[in-house]
Amino acid sequence: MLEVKNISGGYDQKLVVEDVSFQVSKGEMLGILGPNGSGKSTLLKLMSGILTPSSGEVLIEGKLLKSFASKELAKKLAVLPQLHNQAFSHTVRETVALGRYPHQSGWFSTWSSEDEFAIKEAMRLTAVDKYDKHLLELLSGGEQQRVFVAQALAQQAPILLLDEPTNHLDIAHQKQLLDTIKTQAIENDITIISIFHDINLASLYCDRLLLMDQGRIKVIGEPQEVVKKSLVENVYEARVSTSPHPERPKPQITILPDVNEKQDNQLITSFNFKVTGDYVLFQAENQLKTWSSAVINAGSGWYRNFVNRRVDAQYHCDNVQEEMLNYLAARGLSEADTVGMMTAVRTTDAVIKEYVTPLGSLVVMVTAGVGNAVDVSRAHEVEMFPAIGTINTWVIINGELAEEAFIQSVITATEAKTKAMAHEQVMDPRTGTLATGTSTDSVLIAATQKGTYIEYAGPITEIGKKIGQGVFECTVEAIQIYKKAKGWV
Ligand SMILES: Nc1ncnc2c1ncn2[C@@H]1O[C@H](COP(=O)(O)OP(=O)(O)OP(=O)(O)O)[C@@H](O)[C@H]1O
Repeated sequence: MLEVKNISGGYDQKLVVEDVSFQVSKGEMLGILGPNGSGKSTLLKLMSGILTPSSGEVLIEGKLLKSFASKELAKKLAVLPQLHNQAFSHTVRETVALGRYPHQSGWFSTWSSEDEFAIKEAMRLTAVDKYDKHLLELLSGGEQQRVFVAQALAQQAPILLLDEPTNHLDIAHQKQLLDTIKTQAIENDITIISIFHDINLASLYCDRLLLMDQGRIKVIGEPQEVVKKSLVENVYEARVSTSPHPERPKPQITILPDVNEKQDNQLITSFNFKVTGDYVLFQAENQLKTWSSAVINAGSGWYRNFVNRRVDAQYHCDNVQEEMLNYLAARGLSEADTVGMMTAVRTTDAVIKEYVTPLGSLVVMVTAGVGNAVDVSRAHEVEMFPAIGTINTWVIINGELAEEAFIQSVITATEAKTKAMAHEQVMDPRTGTLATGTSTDSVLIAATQKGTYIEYAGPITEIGKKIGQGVFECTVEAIQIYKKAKGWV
């Protein structure tokens, strides 16, 4: 559909774009990324014919760009330039109508119902129809941007070249505009080539990305091939980390600042815990990076309060989340800062111990009720009813854990818990076999993310050894306390 072959070009004698080649298919959305001054806008100008290349060529549907008459080219290619401050004296509708220029013919152009429809539709899609009689210069930067996108859409060209279309737009309008543009690609087979400064938006919406570096292509490929930590850090010279988008297979980046917030040398100890008949409460001065399967704020996040709340054995509630949030709020614990879980075990029976490793210390907290013990390998054979009895395990580490270390901490803690069950000969009453846990166990791993960097947390590592020892010892002790309280021993 559109082919760029070994194109080079720039201004005066200076080459700004050098030897760039790529193809874009019909209906494809290609994002152009790159640092300031890397040649993105110049490349777009070379592709639209605004600049003449010093070598190489651009082909549209196999035909050389330079062989198109200007009106014919405008029927093939609509361009949204970077927005500049300039004096406008048109209304919104008149500005959008300029997009119909290539469809007018002869000395006395006639305005057709097709023109009328194209303008109306473009204004509707970009949500500027309500401003149709307003003067352009009286609109905000973001509103003006949407008017120019409407003008490009009204042109009804099969190829759209966009230079930062989301510039000046708030997030709702960024989403609305990119949804609209993407819909044009999917439903009307429009080919879209767009410059982006926002790597995350480009990754989310584009089929492929082209990363420019000093006038050349550094890489071109699907978002997961381009939005890589090493590539982005190398080209943009900024520290970033990448993470998956929650709904789409499109990697996202986060900037990693080099400036520290303030001095923060908090050391987590058992003094951070407060135990009452109502709850086990852990509180830290600063937020810890946390992974958990709690009722409130499960998954990963940064929190400074952890609550293991005691509930009655008959506790039942239709909306557990809401009830738990009310409980926390009544105790001055904000949802934004707190991980909350529940147990029917006496919270005063919680076992809390500190462990020291050469890499940094950790604190383990366990509450264990095993009236609902289950052999996980046989659970599929038996009928299970909701029952009370849960083991809640917290491991709080002074150190900086890598993502894999968080996951390995969960594995290590779970293995240690299962070993403790075996040690205490806790049986699954339905199968008569050794239980591995209960049906509603919860785990929380948290780390200060300061101090020693801890890449792994399996039992081959110092930290893994202490998690194994700590969770085993605390769980054994908690089970023994539980058995005594129940009069089993
Ligand atoms: N009209 C011009 N005349 C001379 N040099 C120019 C002109 N426009 C751009 N340049 C130079 O060309 C280089 C690349 O500019 P270009 O606008 O293509 O980069 P870009 O990647 O789009 O940058 P940005 O992200 O800042 O918009 C820059 O060094 C710039 O100074």
